[in-house]
Amino acid sequence: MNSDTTALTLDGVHAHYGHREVLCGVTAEVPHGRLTAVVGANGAGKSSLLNVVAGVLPPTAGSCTRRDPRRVAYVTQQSEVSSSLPVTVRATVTMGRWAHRGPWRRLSAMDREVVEECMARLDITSIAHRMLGTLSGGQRQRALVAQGLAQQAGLLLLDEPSAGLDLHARAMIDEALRTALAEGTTILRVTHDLAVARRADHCLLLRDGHLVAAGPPSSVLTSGQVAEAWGIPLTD
Ligand SMILES: Nc1ncnc2c1ncn2[C@@H]1O[C@H](COP(=O)(O)OP(=O)(O)OP(=O)(O)O)[C@@H](O)[C@H]1O
Repeated sequence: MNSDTTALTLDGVHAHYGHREVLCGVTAEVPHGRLTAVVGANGAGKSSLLNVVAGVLPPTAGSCTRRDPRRVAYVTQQSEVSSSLPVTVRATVTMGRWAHRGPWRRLSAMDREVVEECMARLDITSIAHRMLGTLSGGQRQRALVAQGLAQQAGLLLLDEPSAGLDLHARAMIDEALRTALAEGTTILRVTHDLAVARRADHCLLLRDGHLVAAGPPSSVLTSGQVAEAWGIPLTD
């Protein structure tokens, strides 16, 4: 991968929560304008990796360098906080425009257009007036993904965006992400769904804080590497 096509470089990244080391010398490149899937077992360090890229978790050693000066949007795993916020779906998606305009500023016609477009892409226009806390988990998750898209970021980080969603909602998210890719967004997506990972352009496989493989899904998600990463012995 040459530097023109690299959106992000991790170089020997170590990260800790207190004394616990959660990333152990991760060196990887993320291709520009492509979908990179981050996979691995529970606790492998996937969310920690996204936190480092988002700047939420500073590396204790090594570096994380972005080549794209455009902003980063981060859709974290659905939290209880989001469900208790007294805001409507439309207001939630509109918050995605704050990155451009600052909070509480008047929205431009273009801001409103982006908000409506992102809600349409996630099929949540009909629930735009509903309070976030009154929605099902899947509806709320779609609102949060729409908020991420509304930021029109150069780099979109998604932590298990389709966890717990039905087939229709999953397909909608995949389609919305395809559109964002076509518009030049680089996407880093944590997923437990190996079918999703196999459809990605690039794949990072983590185990116990170590990057054990990186590259096209066909070379990363081999039965041997999947068995090893999840600690499942091969039977054949
Ligand atoms: N805030 C925190 N404080 C302390 N330890 C943490 C914290 N967040 C995560 N960890 C620990 O860091 C390690 C990596 O966690 P991380 O959330 O990055 O894994 P993950 O691969 O995203 O897991 P999952 O698939 O379960 O979401 C785990 O051992 C976890 O217990």
